[in-house]
Amino acid sequence: MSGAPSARRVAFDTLRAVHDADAYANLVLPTAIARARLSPADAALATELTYGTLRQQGTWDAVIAVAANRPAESVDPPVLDILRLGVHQLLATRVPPHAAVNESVALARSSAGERAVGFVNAVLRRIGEADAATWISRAEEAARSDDERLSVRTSHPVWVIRALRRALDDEGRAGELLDLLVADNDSPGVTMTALPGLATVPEESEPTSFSPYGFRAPAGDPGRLVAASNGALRVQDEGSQLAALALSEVDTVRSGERWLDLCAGPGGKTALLAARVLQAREAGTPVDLEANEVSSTRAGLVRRSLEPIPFEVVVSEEDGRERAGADAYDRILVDAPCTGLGALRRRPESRWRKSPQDVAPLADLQRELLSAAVTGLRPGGVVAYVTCSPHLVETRDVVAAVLDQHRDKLDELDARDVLRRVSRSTLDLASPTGGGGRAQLWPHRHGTDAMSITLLRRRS
Ligand SMILES: C[S@@+](CC[C@H](N)C(=O)[O-])C[C@H]1O[C@@H](n2cnc3c(N)ncnc32)[C@H](O)[C@@H]1O
Repeated sequence: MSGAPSARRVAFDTLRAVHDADAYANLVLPTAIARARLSPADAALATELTYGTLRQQGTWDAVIAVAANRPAESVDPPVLDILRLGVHQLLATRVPPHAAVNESVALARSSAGERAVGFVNAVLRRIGEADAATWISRAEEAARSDDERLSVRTSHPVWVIRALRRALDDEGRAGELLDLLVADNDSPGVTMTALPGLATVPEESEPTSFSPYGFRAPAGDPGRLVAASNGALRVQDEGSQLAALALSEVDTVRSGERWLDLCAGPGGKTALLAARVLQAREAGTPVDLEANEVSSTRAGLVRRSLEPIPFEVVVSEEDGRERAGADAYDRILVDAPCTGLGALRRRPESRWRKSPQDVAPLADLQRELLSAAVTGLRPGGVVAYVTCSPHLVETRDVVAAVLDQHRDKLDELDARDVLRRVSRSTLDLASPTGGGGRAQLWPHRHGTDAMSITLLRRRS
C-alpha cells in the first residue's frame, strides 16, 4: 500500500485545519491535494467530502447527537470531524457504507487513538442502518422550535436563518427562504469575467445571464485560463461584476473624472473598474482611478490584480475613513467589510465562524466608511455602497443612517434601474417594502452571491 495520504485523509486534515487553526478550506485544500498528489478522481472526492461536510455540518452534528445520544460539542474535536466525514459519506454520497465506516475507523485508529475506534465504529454503524431522510427527521424531532428544525434541515445557524428571513421579508418575499437556504448548500459553478477592452468572452464558453462580461468557467482548472490570458480573464462572481458595473455605468463618463475604490482588497472589482476606465481613456475621455486597502497584504493582492491594466493605478494603504478626503472624487466604490452572509455557498465554513455579535461593530465601520466616502464626493458625484451580505443591519440600516446624517446633501438613486440597464437579460429585482433604490441580488434567484448595492448621489 502506498504511504501517500488518501482523499479522506486530505479531507480530514483540511477539516482539522479549519476547526483547529481557523484556516480557510479554499486555501488549505488545494495545497493539501497537490502535496498528496491525488489523482483527479481522488481530488474531486476530497473536495466533495471537505466542502460537503462543512456545508452540512449543522445537519450532521444534529444527526450525530441523536445517534450517539450526546451533544456533538461534547465529542472530542478530531473524533467529531471523523464522524462528520463518515456521516457525510453515509448519507450524502454514493460511497459504499462499509467503505465509509471502515475508512472512518482507520482514520480514528491513526489520528484519535484506540479509545475512539469503538465509538466511531458504533455511531457510524448505527447511522448506516437508516437513510438520510430518516435521520434528518429524527434530528428535527429533537429540535425545540420551528427555526431550530429549519436549522437542522438546512444546516444554517438559527441567527443566520432569522437574518435571511428578515432580508427577504423586506422585499415581501419571505416565502423564498427555503429556496435560499437550499441554494446556500449548492456548490456554486465558477463564473469568470473577461475584462472589457482586454479580453473577450471565449467563444466556446457559456455567457452568464446578466453581466455583459461574465461567462461560466469551462470544465477543468480555471487557473489555466487566467494564466494564459495574463489575468485578463479571471474568476469573479457575477454579482461582484454587477456591483462594480453599477458604479461605472451609473452615468456617462465625463472627461477628468476621478474614481476611487476605497476598500479594494483583493482587487477583483478594482480591475473591472480599471478596465472600464481604460476603455474611456481609449475613447478620448481621460479618467483617473485610485485604489485603497487598509491591509498591506491585501493591498499587495490589489496590485497583483491590476497587473493586466496598462496604466498606473495608485494603491494606497490607509484607513478608508481618512483616505476619502473631501470633495475629491466623482465615483467612489465602498465595497465594505461585512459578515459575508451573502457568500455562504463559497465559504463553507464561514456560517459557523460568524456570530450575531459580529454584526454591530461591522455596521459601525460600514457607516463610518460610507459617511467618509460621501464627504469625499465632488458635487454630483456618486458612491456605490456594496456588501456581500443581505443582513438589513449592514445594508438598509447603514444606508438609512448615512442618508439621515447627510440629509441635505444626498439623493438615493435607483440602483435596480441601473442594473437592469447594464444586464444582458431581465433581472428580477424586488423593491424594498420601505421604499428606496437598493438592489439586492440572491443566490436562489440570480445564481449570484447575495450582494446588496446602493447608489447615493451628492447634490450639485
Ligand atoms: C469586501 S472586501 C472588498 C472586496 C473587493 N472590493 C473585491 O472585489 O475584491 C472589504 C475590504 O475592506 C478592507 N477594509 C477593512 N477595513 C477597512 C478600512 N477601515 N479602510 C479600508 N479598507 C478596509 C478589508 O481589508 C477588505 O479587503
